[in-house]
Amino acid sequence: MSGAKHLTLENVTVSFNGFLAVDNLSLTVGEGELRCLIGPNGAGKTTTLDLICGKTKPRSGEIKLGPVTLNDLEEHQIARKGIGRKFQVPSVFRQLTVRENLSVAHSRRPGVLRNALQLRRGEASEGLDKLAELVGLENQLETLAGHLSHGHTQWLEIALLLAQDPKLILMDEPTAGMTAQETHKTAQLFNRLKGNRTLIVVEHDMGFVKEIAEMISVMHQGKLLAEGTVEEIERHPAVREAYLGSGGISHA
Ligand SMILES: Nc1ncnc2c1ncn2[C@@H]1O[C@H](COP(=O)(O)OP(=O)(O)OP(=O)(O)O)[C@@H](O)[C@H]1O
Repeated sequence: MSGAKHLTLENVTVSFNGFLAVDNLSLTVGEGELRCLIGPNGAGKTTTLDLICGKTKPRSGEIKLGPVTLNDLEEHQIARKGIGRKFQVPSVFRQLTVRENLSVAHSRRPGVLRNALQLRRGEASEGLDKLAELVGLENQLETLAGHLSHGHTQWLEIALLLAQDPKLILMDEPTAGMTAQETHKTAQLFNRLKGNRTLIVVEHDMGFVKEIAEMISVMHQGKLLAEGTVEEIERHPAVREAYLGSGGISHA
């Protein structure tokens, strides 16, 4: 379960040409927590991730990682503070093998020079093997990334992020385009990651959310509409109303 406050958004507002995409949003995520962020189309979920990683700057309010205020930091500075983001478009090197991709990502992690002095080659490679096993790609280490299926490419992408050892990971619709079986395996992976990292996952697939969620935050029209467990969210009257017209929360 969650520990100390890790990420805090306090009264954060963003407007695009006068339109409030995020409207006075306050959100707290504990260390080691896996938080699902759901909401109907246009609710402001992706913009919220953009705010946390510094891609978009708030008009007002404060965003903090632990005690550190992120508002005035550039995107690369925020990344260096330990916030990693997985985008929907894969950024793997298609012409390299899975092992080579992992090795490149590993060499980019902060403090790598120090690590290189402490770790012998064999130990680093053992780390890569463990990472591949964690995401279920242990039998594909020598496969070219360009030859992987969509689902496997997404898992490699997650592994590349993990190789950089972020404290907080942001994922936007990680199961988009996956088969039901791949989605289920991704849920198992996320359940393994719980507790070791803080994760914020934006998802529309409620089946997936139910498999991984501890606490869910629901956004609607830029605001935080509700927070609670799966059961609490599903029977919440305001949430049910927000999803009317989009076929209900199960079709989010
Ligand atoms: N750069 C931008 N300029 C203008 N409007 C924007 C911009 N980015 C987002 N918006 C608008 O802000 C609102 C919130 O968008 P956002 O992408 O954060 O929603 P979302 O909850 O992630 O939606 P979806 O589930 O459809 O991806 C939308 O109405 C969107 O059109």
